[in-house]
Amino acid sequence: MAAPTRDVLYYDESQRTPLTPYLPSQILSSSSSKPHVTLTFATSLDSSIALAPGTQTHLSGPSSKAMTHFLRSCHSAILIGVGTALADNPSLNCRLSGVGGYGGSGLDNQPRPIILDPSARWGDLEGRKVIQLAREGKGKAPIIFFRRDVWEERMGDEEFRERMKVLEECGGGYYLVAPAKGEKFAWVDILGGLKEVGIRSVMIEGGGAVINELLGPENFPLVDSVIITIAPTWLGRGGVLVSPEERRTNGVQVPVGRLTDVKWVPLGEDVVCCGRPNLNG
Ligand SMILES: NC(=O)C1=CN([C@@H]2O[C@H](COP(=O)(O)OP(=O)(O)OC[C@H]3O[C@@H](n4cnc5c(N)ncnc54)[C@H](OP(=O)(O)O)[C@@H]3O)[C@@H](O)[C@H]2O)C=CC1
Ligand SMILES: Nc1nc(O)c(N)c(N[C@@H]2O[C@H](COP(=O)(O)O)[C@@H](O)[C@H]2O)n1
Repeated sequence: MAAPTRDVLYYDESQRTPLTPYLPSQILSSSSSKPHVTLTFATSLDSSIALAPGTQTHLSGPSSKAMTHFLRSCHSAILIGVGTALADNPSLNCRLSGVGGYGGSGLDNQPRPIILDPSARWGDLEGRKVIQLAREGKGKAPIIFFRRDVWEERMGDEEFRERMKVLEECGGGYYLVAPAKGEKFAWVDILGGLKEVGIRSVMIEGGGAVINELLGPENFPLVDSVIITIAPTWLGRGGVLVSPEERRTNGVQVPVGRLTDVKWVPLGEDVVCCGRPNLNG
């Protein structure tokens, strides 16, 4: 068993209960075509998740940060877009006391990082925190979702093959998606791919592009739970906004989406909003 390290986080048992209804069930139906999807992020009062594109902004206070790590421990994967991977160089592990690498054994309750990187923009993997942590036994190595045609072309390049070797040597891997030319990956294909690689539940953390896609009418029904940390701050104009495409019914603008079964949980100076997509709203 590894000794606890300085960056270890604690999240009280009593604070876990209110979140339980929104978490993936331990007994997941194997017939489901997709994993349980929790959409979770931290926002300012003006719906901004970062001060500016390409930069990281710490919005969650200590209690809600620990809550996010509790959520990480409850999911088999964490998914982000390559914009977040490039901006934040995130760790994407769970640093909660008792989890594998932080007082627990092996990689128990560590989620698998998933990066959507269709055009292989993430670059050299040496120096990426997720890779370092996987080597140190403090997190799982990532699975990267590439476009099949990009991957096939890039495999002709020595530097890219080296990158794939680094990924595989630390326990990571890749998954290839083949959308129509110029199209993004369809979320049903992303979630189907996750299921194929053995992921039973995924928490989708961001960033802006990913969140706005999932809040759109086509994808919202794929989301099972939404858990949002709201920090008592305004970031101002020019930030990365959570604001999905507008929606019209018979030419009339209508709300894009709404939550149901809503619970507001105060955590330190933040408040956490939990809910499920209201598909009739
Ligand atoms: N406060 C919070 O909780 C969080 C804040 N953030 C912040 O968000 C910002 C990053 O957001 P953003 O720049 O919008 O980037 P994203 O992390 O949303 O990544 C966007 C990129 O991911 C790829 N991608 C997204 N959706 C798809 C899809 N359906 N199919 C294929 N590829 C897809 C695309 O890559 P390509 O362009 O190569 O096609 C796209 O440009 C950062 O500032 C970060 O700090 C991030 C997470 C949480
Ligand atoms: N919950 C939450 N609160 C914030 O204030 C944030 N900025 C984020 N960002 C997300 O967490 C990732 C960083 O995680 P590590 O601490 O490096 O493991 C970042 O990439 C975003 O996905 N989340």
